[in-house]
Amino acid sequence: MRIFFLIPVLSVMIQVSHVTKFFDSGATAVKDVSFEVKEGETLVLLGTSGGGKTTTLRMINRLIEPDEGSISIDGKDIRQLQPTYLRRKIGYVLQNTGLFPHYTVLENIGVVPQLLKWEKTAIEKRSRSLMEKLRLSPAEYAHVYPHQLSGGQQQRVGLARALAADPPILLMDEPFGALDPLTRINVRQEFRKLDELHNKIVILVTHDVEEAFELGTRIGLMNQGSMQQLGTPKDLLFRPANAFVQQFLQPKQFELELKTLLVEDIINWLPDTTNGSPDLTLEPGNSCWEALAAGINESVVQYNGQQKLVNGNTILEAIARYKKAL
Ligand SMILES: Nc1ncnc2c1ncn2[C@@H]1O[C@H](COP(=O)(O)OP(=O)(O)OP(=O)(O)O)[C@@H](O)[C@H]1O
Repeated sequence: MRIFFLIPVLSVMIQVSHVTKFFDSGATAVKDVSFEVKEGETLVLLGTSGGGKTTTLRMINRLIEPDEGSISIDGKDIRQLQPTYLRRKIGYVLQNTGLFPHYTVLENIGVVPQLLKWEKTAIEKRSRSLMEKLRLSPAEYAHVYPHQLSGGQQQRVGLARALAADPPILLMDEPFGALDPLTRINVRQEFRKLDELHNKIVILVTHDVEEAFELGTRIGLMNQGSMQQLGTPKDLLFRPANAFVQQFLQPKQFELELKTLLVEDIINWLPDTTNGSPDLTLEPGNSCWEALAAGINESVVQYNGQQKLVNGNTILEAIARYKKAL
């Protein structure tokens, strides 16, 4: 008789439980913060300056120790874990990249695999492959030094370095903060498309609201050390937990609603039409923002055999009715 064992598929998880951090200055940087993040999620920590985002992030890789509460990875308290284990598990990207100025690009990317004692040829192969994925030609840039790169290129090297040992967790502190607005948008879009990030846990700190809504599967909004709300972008926009959340988002509320809501979210409130042929560039999975850009005149979108009329007026009316129905 054969006995089959069911081997559970273990997914990576971070649990932050009732964590508090005081500093000597008297500031309570983080007050009783708890959350969980699972494999495949991008949690964005958003908020005002001094809100406790960086301190929270740095407690996860033990650069800062909490005074109260605990943090665990895959059910193991991080205080019990060896530094090499944490290094293998967690990649860290900083705003100013933290690249070593006297190391070439290739050497910078290979730092962690080298600490983990990978074979030299494996390190080089992995580093070159990451450079290609991040659109940095190895032929051109492998042997140059960080100061010979633009800010956007340095940021890509910083990201490649954090990804080199393929850690399941990526912590990012204002990773796009030092870039000019246009480069920032481009690097951010490339970041979203990176297949290397699938199935990882990403925790990203920013005070850029748009960035948070673009990248976060969930957003944790912090103020003065406290988590004001942790939820999906839709939760924060349409079910704000308190007046702070509402006021924080208010200046961008309209734009964020258009970018967060997909055409399929409001499909029931869009009018049917029999006129016109479907706009091939517009899909139900496009955001309302994209639909507005596409449908400045009029577009027809097909959904479950129905044809819906999409233009500025129909979108705005449908959003208003969507919000009423919540
Ligand atoms: N090493 C430290 N020593 C003393 N106080 C600190 C230290 N690090 C942070 N703080 C204080 O803790 C609070 C939270 O800081 P933290 O850097 O976590 O905030 P933040 O939300 O990341 O802010 P920012 O967006 O400005 O980077 C602030 O009041 C800050 O002054």
